[in-house]
Amino acid sequence: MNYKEQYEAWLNNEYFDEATREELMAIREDEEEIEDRFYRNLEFGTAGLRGKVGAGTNRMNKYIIRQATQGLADFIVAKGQEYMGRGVAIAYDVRHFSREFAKEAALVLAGNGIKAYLFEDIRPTPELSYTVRRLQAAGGIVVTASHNPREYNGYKVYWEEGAQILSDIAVAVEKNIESIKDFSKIKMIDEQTALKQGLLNILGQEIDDEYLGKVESLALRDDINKEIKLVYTPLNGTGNIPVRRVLKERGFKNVWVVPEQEKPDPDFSTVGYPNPEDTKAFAYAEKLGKSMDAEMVFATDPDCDRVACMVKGKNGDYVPLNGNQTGAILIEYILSSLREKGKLTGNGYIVKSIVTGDLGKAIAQSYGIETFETLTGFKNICGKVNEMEKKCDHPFLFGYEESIGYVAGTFVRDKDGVIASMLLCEAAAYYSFQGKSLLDVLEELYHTHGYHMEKLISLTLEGMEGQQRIGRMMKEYRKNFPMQMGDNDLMQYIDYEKGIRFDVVNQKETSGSIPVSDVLRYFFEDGSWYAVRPSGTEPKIKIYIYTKGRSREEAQKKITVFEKTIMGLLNDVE
Ligand SMILES: O=P(O)(O)OC[C@H]1O[C@H](O)[C@H](O)[C@@H](O)[C@@H]1O
Repeated sequence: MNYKEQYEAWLNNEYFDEATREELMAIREDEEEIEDRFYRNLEFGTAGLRGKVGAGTNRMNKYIIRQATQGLADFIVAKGQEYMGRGVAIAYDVRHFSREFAKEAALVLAGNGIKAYLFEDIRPTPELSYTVRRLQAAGGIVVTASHNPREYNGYKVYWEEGAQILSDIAVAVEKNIESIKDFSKIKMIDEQTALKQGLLNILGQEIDDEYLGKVESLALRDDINKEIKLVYTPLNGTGNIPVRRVLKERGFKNVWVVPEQEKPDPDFSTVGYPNPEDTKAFAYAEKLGKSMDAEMVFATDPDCDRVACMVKGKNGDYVPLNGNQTGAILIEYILSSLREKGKLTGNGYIVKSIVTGDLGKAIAQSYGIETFETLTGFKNICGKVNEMEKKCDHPFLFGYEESIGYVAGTFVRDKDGVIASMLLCEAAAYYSFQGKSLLDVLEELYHTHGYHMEKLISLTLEGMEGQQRIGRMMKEYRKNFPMQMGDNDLMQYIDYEKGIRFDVVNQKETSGSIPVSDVLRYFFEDGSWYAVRPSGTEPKIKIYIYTKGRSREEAQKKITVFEKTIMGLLNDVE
């Protein structure tokens, strides 16, 4: 069916409620809107289904939730009684309809005879990952669109190890979803029946206590400055209660929370775009930070799986740290603390994504620790941990991405803003005890391991038009890319979609052990490199530039050259 036929089918389907059909009626004359809502089905991207809330196949609504959950239920039912009995844990964030969508999912699972465990209220995404492991559930669901703008919602799916599903399961579930053409065939029961039959179970504080206890068990040291002044903003999301509780229980005395961003607000009214990667999200935190003379201000995103910080600089202004820099500092803090306590064994390992910078890896190497690389998506990072766990008993030390996701410990298999907030505050407090700020620590790391500079450029291109242009940009760039950046020669490139690695110097192509994804990566003589890929969570094409130099200025200058050259080519694509 084309988009117009899909639209008509929805409009005339009596299964859909009046509000949905009215919403669709209202766009009858708006061809572009109809196309955008129906030209495709939402697909499992970097982090599950994600889309704007509204009626349509390319939107998040209760029907898409039911359909997706039926697809997941079919997958679980096919695995048999044991999996059905183990059930599925469900959490949700503060967004519009998150609670309703979560309940819809629970009742579809129950309708299929699968036990559902639904949290009584909002919870951070990583707590769901913990819960899946703790309950030995078959899987999990989180209704969240993470850091996307307020118009969005999403649906993340987890499997038994507590990590988000990888493509093997995602493909099977998607196939099931596609086969559900008739919505009225979706099996669903009402709440009372589900409760009575023991198929709907409500989760509450008992899980919080256990999870937070586990988080606190990751604390590395107590010779820290617990008086350090910190300002925190949960950006109106799920982090408020757990992050504050953990810091309090760890003895931090001076933590202030941005009052306007403390309580849940699905409109993120004072933030706009609730993404801590964007320094604009820190406006209120910076203001409060200045009035309190805080050493560090930090923010978690709405589902509290990510955290970012800004650190007070010499002139009193706050300097943002990006995900690579924060990751590097945390690696230094974790590894040096473990070594000091005699707990660092040589076979431990770190995992990062292929578009994460190399400073963390260089630090790990200096401690004799190996770094593995995976495709973008924390599911891949945790997938590596699951895989290693089956193969050997090497201790997992830390996983991180440039997109401000971090995890330590093995009881959560996703990025964890609660764990990362605790470790970050602890690191800030430890170095403060030594008379240093995190900016001083970063400078020392640059001094030791070389100046690693980076720039992430994201071009937002919305709708079908935008998606097609991103496709053309990738296609053109694949064929036509620069062989030089200034006087820096291209040495090698990897086309992950084609599964090839090309050695430019020897003109030799190799393949093998390259995971398939639409990513291009180019490596230069001096160790600088960059990558180009479409985002899997937002309508964006992303360009990641990483340069190396003997000084900040040298590395920064290279960034300018890379950016001008790459963007010149990409912007030329119509
Ligand atoms: O670059 P994208 O595909 O938009 O993904 C950006 C980020 O989205 C989610 O938060 C994923 O869990 C991360 O692993 C990913 O890095």
